[in-house]
Amino acid sequence: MDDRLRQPEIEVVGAVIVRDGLVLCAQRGPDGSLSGKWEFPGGKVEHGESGRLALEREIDEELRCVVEVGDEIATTRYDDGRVVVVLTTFWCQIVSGTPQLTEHTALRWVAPGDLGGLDWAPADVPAVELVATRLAP
Ligand SMILES: Nc1nc2c([nH]c(=O)n2[C@H]2C[C@H](O)[C@@H](COP(=O)(O)OP(=O)(O)OP(=O)(O)O)O2)c(=O)[nH]1
Repeated sequence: MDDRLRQPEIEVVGAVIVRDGLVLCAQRGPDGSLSGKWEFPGGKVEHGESGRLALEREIDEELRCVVEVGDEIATTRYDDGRVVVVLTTFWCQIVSGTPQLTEHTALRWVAPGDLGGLDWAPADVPAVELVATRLAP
């Protein structure tokens, strides 16, 4: 396809933080895009940054925690008609700190079987299904 016709892409990383079998889910704040939708904490990868480093930085900024970033879960693409969200998710573990609310409206630890009950950002739906399947007992 002609590059000029292609939708701009944003590269986003999301942390799937698991503790005691529960997954940390974050609800986007009232301002900005996708307000009220649920997402994995994380954010946009900056120019020249690796996905893993971006995730460590975003989690530090957003949740005031240090995470160890493990294996990649998936990279999925979602075209919202304006941009293509390229979302890469990673298994993560908190190594220090307790998640704090800074930008989000709510944080919730959710059982794998209940993940599908949240109103997720559309780009996250394939990753949510994968996580629920992989963590199913
Ligand atoms: N952090 C995060 N962002 C996600 C997910 N799914 C998804 O579509 N996004 C989108 C929302 C945002 O447009 C973008 C992440 O941007 P960000 O968190 O760094 O910054 P932001 O809220 O200021 O973004 P924006 O309002 O300018 O779009 O990716 C997800 O699971 N986690």
